[in-house]
Amino acid sequence: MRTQADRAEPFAWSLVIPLKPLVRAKSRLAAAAGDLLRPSLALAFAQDTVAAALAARPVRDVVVVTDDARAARALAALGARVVRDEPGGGLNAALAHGARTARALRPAAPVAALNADLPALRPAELTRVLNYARVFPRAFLPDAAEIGTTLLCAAPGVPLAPEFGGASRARHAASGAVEIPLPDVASVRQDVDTPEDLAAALTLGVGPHTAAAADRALFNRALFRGSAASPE
Ligand SMILES: Nc1nc2c(ncn2[C@@H]2O[C@H](COP(=O)(O)OP(=O)(O)OP(=O)(O)O)[C@@H](O)[C@H]2O)c(=O)[nH]1
Ligand SMILES: C=C(OP(=O)(O)O)C(=O)O
Repeated sequence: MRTQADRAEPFAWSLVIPLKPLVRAKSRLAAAAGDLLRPSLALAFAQDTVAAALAARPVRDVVVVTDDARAARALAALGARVVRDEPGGGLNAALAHGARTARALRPAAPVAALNADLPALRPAELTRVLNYARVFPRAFLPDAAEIGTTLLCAAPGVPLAPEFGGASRARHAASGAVEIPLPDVASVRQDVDTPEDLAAALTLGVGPHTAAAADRALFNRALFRGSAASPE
C-alpha cells in the first residue's frame, strides 16, 4: 500500500482528466451499446482510467473536469478532485481550467492531460510514459490510431496549451511538443471511441468497471436478440 510519503517524491504529477456529461458521451458507441447502457459504459471507462492513474507511482493528484453529477460522485469516491466544467467552452477550455486548478494546488508539479476513455490503462505503463516526458517542456503520446492524442504533458511553469480533438497528434507536434516514442505502452494509447476500439481494449485487458459494464451490454444485446424487440 502506498503512503503519503511515497507520493512526496520529486516529479509527482498532477493529471487532468476531462469528462463530458455521460448522456452525451461516447456517441460513437450508441449503436453497439444502446442509449440505456452507453452512459454507464462511458462512466466505467472513466472509473478505470482514474483508478489506474491514481495507482501510478508518479501521480499525486487527479483533477477531473466534469459537470456530470453521477460521474463526479463516482470519481471523487476513487480519490479524484472534481471541478466544474468551466468556462463551458469545450474540451480544451475545460483542460486549461483543470490545469489551472491543479497548479493552484501544487505549483511545482508537472501537469498532464489524460483522456477519460482508457479502460485498459496500466499504472506501470503510465509511469514509464510520465518518466520519459519529465525532461521535456511539453510532450505528448499519440493514440492507438496514430491520429489523436491520449496524453499531453507540461513541465512546471510551462503552459499546457492543449489542442485536443480530432487530428490532434499533428497539432500537438506542430505546437512544439515532443512526441513520446516509447514502445509497449499500448494501454496508455488505446482510447475507446468505436466498437473496434472497445474490442482492442478488451483484448489488452480492461479494468473491473469496464469489464462489468461490457458484460451488461453484451447480455442486454443477447436478451434483445432473443426477443421480438430490438434496442436499436
Ligand atoms: N469536461 C469536458 N470534457 C470533454 C468535453 N468534450 C469532450 N470531453 C472529454 O474529452 C475526451 C474526448 O472527447 P470526445 O472524443 O469529443 O468525446 P467522447 O465522449 O469521448 O466520444 P464521442 O461522443 O464519440 O465523440 C472524453 O474524455 C470526453 O468526455 C467538454 O466540453 N468538457
Ligand atoms: C479528443 C481526442 O480524442 P477522440 O476524439 O479520439 O476521443 C484527441 O485525440 O484529441
